[in-house]
Amino acid sequence: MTHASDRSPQQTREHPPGSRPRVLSIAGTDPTGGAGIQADLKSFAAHGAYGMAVVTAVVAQNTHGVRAVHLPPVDVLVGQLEAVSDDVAVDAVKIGMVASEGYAQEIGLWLDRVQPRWVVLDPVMVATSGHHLLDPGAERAVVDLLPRVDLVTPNMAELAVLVGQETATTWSAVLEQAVELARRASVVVLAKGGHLLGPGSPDALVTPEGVVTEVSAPRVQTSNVHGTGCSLSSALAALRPRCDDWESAVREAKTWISGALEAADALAVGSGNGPIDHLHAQVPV
Ligand SMILES: Nc1ncnc2c1ncn2[C@@H]1O[C@H](COP(=O)(O)OP(=O)(O)O)[C@@H](O)[C@H]1O
Ligand SMILES: Cc1ncc(COP(=O)(O)OP(=O)(O)O)c(N)n1
Repeated sequence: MTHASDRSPQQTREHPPGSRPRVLSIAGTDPTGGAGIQADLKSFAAHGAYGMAVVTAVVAQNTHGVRAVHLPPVDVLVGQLEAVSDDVAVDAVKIGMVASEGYAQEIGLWLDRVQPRWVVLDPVMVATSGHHLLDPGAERAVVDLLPRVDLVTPNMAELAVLVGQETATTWSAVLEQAVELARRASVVVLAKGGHLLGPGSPDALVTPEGVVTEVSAPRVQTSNVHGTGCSLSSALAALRPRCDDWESAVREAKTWISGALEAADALAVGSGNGPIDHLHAQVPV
């Protein structure tokens, strides 16, 4: 563990003009590179940010599902967080798989101390494969983090957990739950309709005052959707320092994720539900 006397002075807080936003992911791992920290770093790079990462959980998973989750001792998490913030001025943070109640508490204390300008929380609870990534105590602790975040990006199942209701089955019911969460937690919510059936893929930005801005795209016909939530929330953390508001960041990120989904089949990674192509806009296959 680092002691106060060992610490070098942190960089000045302001993100110097002409430099890349310094963006930190606090999340679990995916050794196949489709979700978690590995996806976050690709997403940061695709949006021109300087990416950093603190590991919450070492996850044995692939395109078929999660096999095992290993949680390092909580002081290992705190040590990583402090090593970054004692040195680097963090412009934006993306929080993914929080993994335990103790981790959520430490992440909350760290956010209070460091006060990053923008914090995006992807309240990862259940993988698309159906595997529960958090125990019930950790799910409650994620709710306690909400007052410290600027934007929360739940999928339909996660939104239902956060408002304590059943998972919505229609887009209008999703919007009602998002309005309720935004009001109750006083946070901006990006509700995602990726798991709806139908020709569209609607998302909606909802403010605590109840203003709803829908951002939709056509549904891409692919089963390679592993890591879409991780990649979208990281794109938002990377884009926000360069955008005027969340709406413009969401519009840009939504166009990007649609392109990444359209290019996903050509990646041919794994024999299950494969990853999206984070680099579709940069490097042709
Ligand atoms: N088949 C698809 N076509 C177009 N957009 C999609 C598709 N699946 C997911 N998305 C988009 O990907 C983003 C992540 O959403 P979602 O898959 O619901 O999150 P999560 O990965 O957290 O479950 C959202 O913008 C959603 O609308
Ligand atoms: C380590 C880790 N974090 C998050 C997820 C879930 O990622 P998500 O983007 O919601 O994509 P799916 O797995 O649901 O397709 C994960 N699998 N691993």
